[in-house]
Order: sequence, then structure tokens, then C-alpha cells
Amino acid sequence: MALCSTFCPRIPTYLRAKPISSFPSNPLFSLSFKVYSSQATDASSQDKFTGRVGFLGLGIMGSPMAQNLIKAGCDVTVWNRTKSKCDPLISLGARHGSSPEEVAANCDVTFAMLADPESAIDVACGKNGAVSGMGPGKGYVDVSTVDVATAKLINGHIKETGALFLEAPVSGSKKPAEDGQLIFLTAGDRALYDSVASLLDILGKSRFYLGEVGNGAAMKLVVNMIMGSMMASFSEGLLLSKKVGLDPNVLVEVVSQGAISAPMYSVKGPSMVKSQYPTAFPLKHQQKDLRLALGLAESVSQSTPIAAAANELYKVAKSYGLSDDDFSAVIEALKAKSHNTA
Ligand SMILES: NC(=O)C1=CN([C@@H]2O[C@H](COP(=O)(O)OP(=O)(O)OC[C@H]3O[C@@H](n4cnc5c(N)ncnc54)[C@H](OP(=O)(O)O)[C@@H]3O)[C@@H](O)[C@H]2O)C=CC1
Ligand SMILES: O=CCCC(=O)O
Repeated sequence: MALCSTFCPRIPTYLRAKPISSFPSNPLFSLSFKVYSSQATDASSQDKFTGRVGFLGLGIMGSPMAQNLIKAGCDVTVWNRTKSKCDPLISLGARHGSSPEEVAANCDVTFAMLADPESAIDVACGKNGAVSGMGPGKGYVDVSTVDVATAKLINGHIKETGALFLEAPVSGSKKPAEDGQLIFLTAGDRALYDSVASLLDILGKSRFYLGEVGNGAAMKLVVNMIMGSMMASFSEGLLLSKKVGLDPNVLVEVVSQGAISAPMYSVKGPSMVKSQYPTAFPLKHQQKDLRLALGLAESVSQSTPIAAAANELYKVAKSYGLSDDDFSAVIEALKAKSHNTA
């Protein structure tokens, strides 16, 4: 069994709670597991996770995340629908599983980073899905961005096997994934959260434990709803500034120095001015998140007219064939004239 050699002591000692119990009988968790009595979001990652780690879904996010686990010395087994995406990770030392079921059966904890609710459900609960390989003493950590109902459905299937479940969608994009700087929005089995804390700290810079399953998905959707609206509004500003004779590059600079400054504007603004959209966060996923956020809002009768308008823009951008471009390509939906005449 490999040992994860990276320990990130990011939690000050005074914030660490005293353990009150340990994981039932599974030796793989016996070294690394603590349950905390408080609702504090931080658990110690001092105890390294020493079990085998599965990783399902090697897209823009999953590949660098799996890579960071391998580089940290973890014993990682990967699976991806398109097998060729496994090859670079196998070269780095990963094992390959022929199905999600096989990965889950051979690993102690399995992470999943899938595109959307449909693929997350299929990979977990479908034929040869991860659920078939789960059982007592194992854990499933779904880091995909899905809706509350999907998180609860997968949780239910995993729990029926006797395994533990944690939803852990992430804030942060391709570069933070590469740099191990993601923000985890977790909810579900606290025991699993605590046992994988050292893994989350390899992959991310912070983690929030939000309680019952569904809260992670809800938090993630609210964050991405805000982000999608911000990007749509920024796009309008860039185009308006240009039309009234201003230099949009100067607008980016002005925005970066004021109260509405955001890394997103500074990072993506200059490329947007040049009509370039190198993909970090695919536009199709941003539109999916807005759609799911609108569903969340509807479920509690919360009015979200700005997000609804933004969602329409992303739908237009998708209809222009921009699904796989970065979500900043939403600006193209506001350049309707050139597209209508194409
Ligand atoms: N990119 C980003 O900045 C961020 C993305 N996210 C979220 O993370 C998740 C993954 O995003 P990202 O890596 O960018 O997406 P990608 O589109 O790059 O990767 C999607 C992954 O899902 C797999 N997949 C899609 N459909 C199916 C299916 N039906 N069955 C099995 N596997 C499937 C793909 O497999 P294959 O390779 O075979 O197509 C691929 O591994 C999404 O939920 C996204 O919203 C969260 C934070 C940031
Ligand atoms: O879901 C994608 C989030 C992208 C980001 O947080 O930068």
C-alpha cells in the first residue's frame, strides 16, 4: 500500500479539535481517521490517508487532480470513458481500472469528476458503475458539479452498499486544479470527510464541511450562478466600452483597481478583448450550472431574474457552437450581428 507523502499542515494547532471516535474496524482508516465533535469546517490532515485511491473522470479538472495525487505519492487507479486520457497518468505510475466498478472494488476511496448529473449518475449507478464495487469500509467522493437531487440519489445508492459518501464539488478552475489550489465544498459523511482530509489538502487550498448531502451542491450552484452572471455583465461592459470609443483594455485595468475587482476579470479580460477563449471552464458547463441553479432557486421560490437572463445568453452562445470554448466566450452572444449574418 502506498503512502501519500505530502502533508500540508495548513490548520493551526489551536483550531484542531480532539478526536472523539475512530473509524469502525477498517484498518485502512485506522491510522488516518478522526471524528470531530464541533461543526468547525476544518479537520486535521495531519494523519495521512494511506489507502488506495480511485479516480473516475479525467477531463480538464480530473486529470490534474489525479496527477497531483500521484505526484504526492498516493496509490492511484484511474478510469475514464475515453481510455486514452488515462495514458499520461499511467505513465506517471497510476494503475488502470477497466470500469468504475473495478476501480471502486480495488480502492478504499474513489473520487469522481464527471461532466454533469447524467454522467455522474451513470458512472456511479449505471452498469458496471462504482456502486457495484462499493461496500463497507469504502468511501465515494463525488467532486463533480451536480444538483442537490443528484447528490442525494448517488448518496443513497452508495450508502445502501454500506460505504460512506461525500459530495465535494470544487471552486477553482484548470490552473487551481493544476496548482493544488482548489476550494472544496463538502457535505455528507463527516467520517469520510475526516479520513480524506489529507487528500483534499493535496488537491486544494481550503475545504468547507457544510453538513448534510445536498448542501455542497447547493453552495457550488450559488457560487457559479453568481460567477455566470458576473461574466455576462462583464461582457456587456467590455462591448459597451468599445462602442463608445473607450479602450476595453483600459476598462479591464480600471476594474482591477476598484471595488469590483475580481481575478476572473483580470485573467480573462485581456483574451476576451482579443476574442480568444482558451478553455479552462467550458461554456457548456457554466450553462449547465446556471440551469441547475435556476432549478434550485425555483425549488424555494427565490426570484433570480439576473441569473435567468444570463442563462439565456449562455444558451445563445451554445447555439453558436461555443460549448467547448471557455465560458468567457459568452461575450460572443452579445455580438449577435456578426453571428446572424454568418
Ligand atoms: N473546468 C472547470 O473550470 C471546472 C469544472 N467543474 C466541474 O467539474 C466537472 C468536470 O469538469 P471538466 O473537467 O471541466 O469537464 P470535461 O468536460 O473536461 O470532463 C468531463 C469528464 O466527464 C466524462 N464524461 C462525460 N460524459 C460522460 C458519460 N456519459 N459517461 C462517463 N463519463 C463521462 C468525460 O469523459 P470523456 O473524456 O470520455 O469525454 C470527462 O472525463 C463538471 O461537473 C464541471 O462543472 C468544477 C470546477 C471548475
Ligand atoms: O465550476 C467552475 C468554477 C470555475 C472557477 O471557480 O474559477
